[in-house]
Order: sequence, then structure tokens, then C-alpha cells
Amino acid sequence: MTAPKVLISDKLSEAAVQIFRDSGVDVDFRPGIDKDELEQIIGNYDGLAIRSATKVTAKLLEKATRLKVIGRAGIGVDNVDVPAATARGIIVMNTPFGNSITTAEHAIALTFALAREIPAADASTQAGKWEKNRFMGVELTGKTFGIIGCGNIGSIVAERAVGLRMKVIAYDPFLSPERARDLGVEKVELEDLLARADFITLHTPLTEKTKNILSAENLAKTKKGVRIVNCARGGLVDEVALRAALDSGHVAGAAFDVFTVEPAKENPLFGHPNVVATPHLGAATTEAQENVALQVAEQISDYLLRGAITNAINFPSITAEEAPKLRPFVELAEKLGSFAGQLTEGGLKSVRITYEGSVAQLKVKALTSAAVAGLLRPILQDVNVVSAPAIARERGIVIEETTREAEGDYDALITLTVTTDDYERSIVGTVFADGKPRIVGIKGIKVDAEFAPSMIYVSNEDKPGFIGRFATVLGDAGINIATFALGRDAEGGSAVALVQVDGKVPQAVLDGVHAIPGVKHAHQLTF
Ligand SMILES: NC(=O)C1=CN([C@@H]2O[C@H](COP(=O)(O)OP(=O)(O)OC[C@H]3O[C@@H](n4cnc5c(N)ncnc54)[C@H](O)[C@@H]3O)[C@@H](O)[C@H]2O)C=CC1
Ligand SMILES: O=C(O)CCC(=O)C(=O)O
Repeated sequence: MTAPKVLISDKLSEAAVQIFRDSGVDVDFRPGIDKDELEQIIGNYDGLAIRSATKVTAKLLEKATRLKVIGRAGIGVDNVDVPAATARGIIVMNTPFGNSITTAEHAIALTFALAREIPAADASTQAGKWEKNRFMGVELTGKTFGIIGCGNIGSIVAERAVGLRMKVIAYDPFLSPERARDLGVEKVELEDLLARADFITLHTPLTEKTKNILSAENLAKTKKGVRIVNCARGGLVDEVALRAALDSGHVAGAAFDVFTVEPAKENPLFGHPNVVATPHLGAATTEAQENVALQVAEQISDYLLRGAITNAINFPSITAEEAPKLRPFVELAEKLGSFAGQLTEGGLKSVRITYEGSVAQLKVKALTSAAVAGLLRPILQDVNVVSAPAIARERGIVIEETTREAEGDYDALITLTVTTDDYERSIVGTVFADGKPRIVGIKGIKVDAEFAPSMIYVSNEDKPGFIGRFATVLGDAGINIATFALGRDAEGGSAVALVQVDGKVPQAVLDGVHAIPGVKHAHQLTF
């Protein structure tokens, strides 16, 4: 196997380069590479490691024909077009914890900077003014600290603030009462937080719901003299409205690390005496940068070399130990899906996938994605294991997943049941000890067949003479039969045949099979 190739296109700690090399990945370190050059060379790489400067757009991804994984050394992936990457089957990973402490510390540092006007006092002192009477700060002890978004970073800020003897209140719809209690935080509604907080710090991602969460209207509901810190994302606060509130004296100070437009060369907040600004330095410590660089290099290498998936935004996690166990079942799930997809003529309403026995202990989410990809691929273009669940959801196809203990003869079984407007059809498969996937049931009828590149699937009435007539139709057309698997539910009942043939089967031959008395369906399947 040739070594996978990774490009580092942002200023990552060089520790990442070493990790890639030590793991056997070819790496090119090109921090700050020009956008046009990146477009020209991205087609040579299997992996891309970035921070926030590289903009991974749909246009860039069109050129990224080999790319399998994008790793963000940091948290926010707002510089990556995740839906476009997903549509191309590219895994997008981040490193959700590596810079959290550092960013939380920056929020606390900015809170102190505001409380004691440190940047302005520094500038004045170094200018030789010694303005001892100009700077009158406020104590943090006993003040109410309002945290909007109490996830990884917000929680660390909360713990630090509790240590500073502040009264901490948090607005986060997903914060459980137990977690709030453990953190020593009072969980409140946004209105309550706005009305009570002396300091407000924001720690949510930028989403439709959080955009301008501190709007002009909400800023007007804050306590007079409030101080606001934003170390999360530009756009959470309406910068124009905040400037007006600073000018009127309603807001006493604002410390911002992130801005609506970055790099922020100009901004409505700039120039106000009570504003402290840093250039998106939240994650900028030696420790955090080493953490995220090492993590992203390990995660990308693990994926490219061993199929392990960690911290992916668009796919379930799979460990390096799980990957080899999962691989034959991924193939089985995809082929079962493909079998059903090739027989589906439209009106697909739902797919139910049941995992029985040892396979039920594996990461079945990944298997379900594979099955849905197999199912949709014959119907839609450009579906892959990463994009399939989202595409199915967009089309209103319900996906159900069930796991249960083994009940029958097999150690592991996957049953895929498709419901369309007109019928319900199940296909059952397993993986034999040789690692090969097998079909062991169709529509409740037991069979035993391998998936072959070219197959004919026939469903018919169990009547004498079918096999002879079938062989004659194929023989007359010069088509060689390689293997023949039959099954029936009862003598004279419903039967199925799975026939491996050499080469493509012309429609006229399938029509000839269909014309055999008792044949209900005859389809070519390819795998
Ligand atoms: N300035 C910098 O350099 C850095 C900025 N960040 C940013 O900090 C932010 C927070 O990061 P983490 O704490 O790691 O994320 P996280 O995902 O752990 O926490 C985010 C929290 O926001 C909450 N939330 C979501 N929607 C909300 C809403 N409508 N109202 C209130 N709360 C809501 C979530 O429930 C979650 O608890 C992210 O935007 C990240 O990109 C992260 C690292 C460095
Ligand atoms: O990489 C950086 O400096 C930015 C970090 C950040 O904003 C994040 O991790 O979300």
C-alpha cells in the first residue's frame, strides 16, 4: 500500500508533522498556502489538516478528488463546507477538547481585563502618564457571571468563576439540572440571565438560533453597567447595537476575541475606550496548539491507515480495534442495501435494519449508513456512506435500526427490510468465517448465495420444469451459469432463485425468463 498523503495548509504546531511521519503518512507542511495554489494541488492529497484560516469551500472540494478526511485542529468547523464534504464522502473531524482550557482561560483573562481596565491602564502607564485616579475597577467577587452556552468551554469558565467566588448563572437549553448542580451553577432562562448578570460571557457555536443572541433588543434587557465577553464566535452579538449601548453607557465594557468579519481590520467596536480586543487568540497557547496539532495528526493518520474514526462531525466514531471487525459487515450491509435498491422501482418509504447476534455489538450506526448508501446508490447519483443518512432524511425516507440477541442458526445476521408504496421486502445476510458476505434469506425464504458481480434474481411459483426452462433461455443466449441457489417457503409455494452468471444479461433474456410460466420477477443484479 502506498503511503497516504496529507497536506497541512494552516499554521499548525510542527509536532503534527512528526506524528504524521512517525505513523507512515507522507506530509507536506504548507502553512498559509495561497488559495489558488491550494486549488491546484489539493487533488494530490488524501487528508487535509487545517486550523481556521483555510476556507474549505465547495469549489475547493470539487478539485479534491482523492480527499478522504479533513481534520480541524480546533473546535469550530465554520470554515469548512461540511454538507459539501459530506456529499463527497469526506470525513470532517475536529479536536473538541484540546483547546478548551486555553479558551476558557482567555475568557477569564478578558473578564479581568475589563474589570480592571488593564489594557488602557497599561497603554497610559507606558505613555508616562501615571493616571492613578483615572482607572477605578470593579471586584469580581460576589458579582453575577452569566454564561450563555455551558458546554466544554462554558463549563470550565463556570468552574473558574466559582473559584473566584462569583455567583454563576447559565443559560443553555441542553444543560441538565444535575450537571448545573455539579458545576455549582444556577441554570436560568435567557431573560433572567440578561436581567441579573454583571458580566456576560458567550460560549455557544454560531447557529441560526444563536446568531445575534445579544441583539439590540436583548442588550436593552441587560443590567446597566454590564460587561460582555465574547470568545466564541463573531455574530453572536450585534456589534452595531453593542457599540450604541457602549456609547450610551448602558454597557460598561466589552472584550471581544472574535468578530463578525475576520480578520477584523475594522469593526464598529474598535476605538471605544471601554473595548478590549484580541485577534482570535482564544486557542493561542503553546499547550493548546500542541494538543490540537497532535490530536488532529493522530486522528487523520488513524483514519487513513486503520479506518478508525474519532471526533467526526459527519460520521459515527469507530476505533482502530473496531474497524477490522466492522469492515466485512460494512460490505454486507452495503450489498444488502444494494440488493434492495436494485429491485426498488420507486415510492421508497422506509428501511428497517435489524442486527442480530455478534454484529449487534458493533457500531451499527456505521453499518446503517453503509446499508442506506447501498440502497440509495442504484436510485440516486453520488451517494456515499457518509452522505447517505442525510440524503435519506432529506427525502423523507424513515430509517429504523434495531439490535437483538442471536435467535437462529447464525452467529450474526443483518436483515434489511424495505417498505415502498406497493410492497415490503426483506433480505437477510451474514458473514461467514472466511470474511465473505452471504445472502441467507429473501422475503422470508432461506437461500444461501454469495454476492457475485453479475446475478439474476428470480421469484417464481415452485413448479416443476422451471430450472430446465431457465437454463434453456440462458443457454440459447450464450450466457454461462456459474452457480445456482434456490429456496422456497413450502412445496408448491413461493420460490426464489439467485443465479450467478458470467457477463451482463440483456433485457431480452430477462424478458425470456419472465415469460417462463410461474415466474413473477426476473432482475439482473450487479455487485
Ligand atoms: N476564540 C477561540 O479561539 C475559540 C473559540 N471556540 C468557540 O467556542 C464555542 C464553544 O465551544 P465549546 O464549548 O467547545 O462547544 P460545546 O459544543 O462544548 O458547547 C456549546 C454549548 O452551547 C450550547 N448551546 C447551543 N445552542 C445554544 C443556544 N441557542 N442557547 C444557549 N446555549 C446553546 C450547547 O448546548 C453547548 O452546551 C464554539 O463556537 C467554538 O468554535 C472554541 C475554541 C477556541
Ligand atoms: O485555531 C484557532 O486559532 C481558532 C480556534 C477556534 O476558534 C476553534 O477551535 O473553534
